[in-house]
Amino acid sequence: MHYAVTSEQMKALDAHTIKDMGIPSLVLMERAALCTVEEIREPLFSKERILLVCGSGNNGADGVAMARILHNRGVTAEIFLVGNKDRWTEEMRIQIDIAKNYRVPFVNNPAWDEYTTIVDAIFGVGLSRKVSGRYNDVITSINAASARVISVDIPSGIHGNTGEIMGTAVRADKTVTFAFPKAGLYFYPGAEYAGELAVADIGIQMMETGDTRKYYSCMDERELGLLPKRQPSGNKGDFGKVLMIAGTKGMSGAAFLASNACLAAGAGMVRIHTREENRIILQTQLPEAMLSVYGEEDWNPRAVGEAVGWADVIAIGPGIGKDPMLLDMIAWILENSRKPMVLDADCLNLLSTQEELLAKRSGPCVITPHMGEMARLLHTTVSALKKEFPKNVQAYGRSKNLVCVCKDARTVTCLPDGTCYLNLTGNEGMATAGAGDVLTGVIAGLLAQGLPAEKAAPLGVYIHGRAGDIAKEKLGSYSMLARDIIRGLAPIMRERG
Ligand SMILES: NC(=O)C1=CN([C@@H]2O[C@H](COP(=O)(O)OP(=O)(O)OC[C@H]3O[C@@H](n4cnc5c(N)ncnc54)[C@H](O)[C@@H]3O)[C@@H](O)[C@H]2O)[C@@H](O)CC1
Ligand SMILES: Nc1ncnc2c1ncn2[C@@H]1O[C@H](COP(=O)(O)OP(=O)(O)O)[C@@H](O)[C@H]1O
Ligand SMILES: [K+]
Repeated sequence: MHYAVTSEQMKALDAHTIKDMGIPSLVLMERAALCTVEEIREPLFSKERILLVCGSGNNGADGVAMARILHNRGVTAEIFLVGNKDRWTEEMRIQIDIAKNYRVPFVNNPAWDEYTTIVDAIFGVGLSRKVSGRYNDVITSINAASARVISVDIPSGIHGNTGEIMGTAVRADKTVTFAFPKAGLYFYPGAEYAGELAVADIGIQMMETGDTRKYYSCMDERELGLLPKRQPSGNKGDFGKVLMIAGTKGMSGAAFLASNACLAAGAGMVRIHTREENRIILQTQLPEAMLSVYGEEDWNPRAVGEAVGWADVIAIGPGIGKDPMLLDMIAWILENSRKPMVLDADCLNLLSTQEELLAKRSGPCVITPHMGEMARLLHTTVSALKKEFPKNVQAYGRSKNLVCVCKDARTVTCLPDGTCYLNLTGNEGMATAGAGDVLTGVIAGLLAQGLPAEKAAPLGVYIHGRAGDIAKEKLGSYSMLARDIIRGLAPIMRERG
């Protein structure tokens, strides 16, 4: 696991290191400059002729320090100052004086195409408004130049918290970020603009007394260790029984994918509760699953009660449809069962019309809305959701005391205590019908094996994305299907040993 931070959090960590720990700002800057210079190397970058484009803040000061280090190593490195002299920070003033002492060359009108590498040191985490005027022109010239581009800390013009383009932004081949990845380097489009990402340790640590819950938590392969070890003596009952309420008429595929994924994620048993029209299809497609059905007229409380009683975990939603009678069934289950639940898709759309029902449950609960479903739950639009993202998702998870997995190209998982996981696995090939059903199955499968909702949800998202990455490697992002994501689960989960 590692943490990603916002610009404000990074500034607080910088200030803490300088003021409380006593490492002078210029020492941090020298380390930042040295680390970034080391990243300018073949095969991506040539040191034949380098232009350092520097703003007036400390990001610009990093660039000036880099120019001096490169110049002193015999590299042709020229400084182009874009910032206003009146706005120079104290560090910038000092770096300019030092650079002048070493006779580092300055240029006023760079011939953009004569450089092999351009260092983008215009704005870092201090970007505070939309880029315009002269800055806009300079960024356009950088993007049009034939040189390779390396960005210092973050591509100039990318918002450090959201990854959005603030008017214009530098498209980098590589970004060297200091101490911790900024969230804007992980969210799109920032992630794309950053190019290859390197994180440089410049001597800034997380505050020892600080509460890490305020940072984004990012899982990596080490978290596969959270998967419960499969006991050699175990029987299928030990690995959990999942009731999968899924699939209306004509939507058996969602029930199939979610149930198949659930078994492939290690659940001991799955029982699909579905519309009677799906009986033969599902029993043929997935003989490993048990099956019970309901008809058009009404749901049967006795049959559902029996199935709920049998299960250790209940998943509701994939392909279930929006028939209002289902809302009664869902309400009954929420009120009468304390078992861990995963609620997805149309189950969430139905609940968005009667939200008080969510408050009636008392057991652990994971919801897995995509951005559209999340917006519906919040009674807002997707664009309004994005503006306050992920604060609004965190607030929802807290207020409803549930784990909220908000699915997107970068899925976030917010826990009731406010912890926010940002997932870095997965790819554009997963934008294919049924990929979300697979995720529901994976999370239910992990819950069934005894993982608490707070771990099963972020780990399920991480594993699902890695499985998608395997599918893309094999089949490419155009042709991979949701079922290929299920096939990708085995190699990932096998890593746990
Ligand atoms: N000691 C420290 O604090 C360290 C800072 N470091 C560097 O310092 C950077 C942060 O420095 P600063 O806080 O000085 O901020 P920046 O250098 O990122 O930018 C702030 C400057 O740009 C101006 N500005 C912001 N948005 C603008 C816009 N849209 N149009 C025109 N001007 C705009 C601000 O008025 C200010 O002058 C980091 O990203 C990192 O590169 C590193 O050297 C590590 C140590
Ligand atoms: N560009 C992408 N990068 C990474 N993951 C993606 C991308 N597009 C979609 N996904 C993932 O694929 C899944 C799609 O789920 P969903 O939108 O519910 O689709 P469906 O309803 O068709 O199953 C989510 O887990 C989402 O995070
Ligand atoms: K920059």
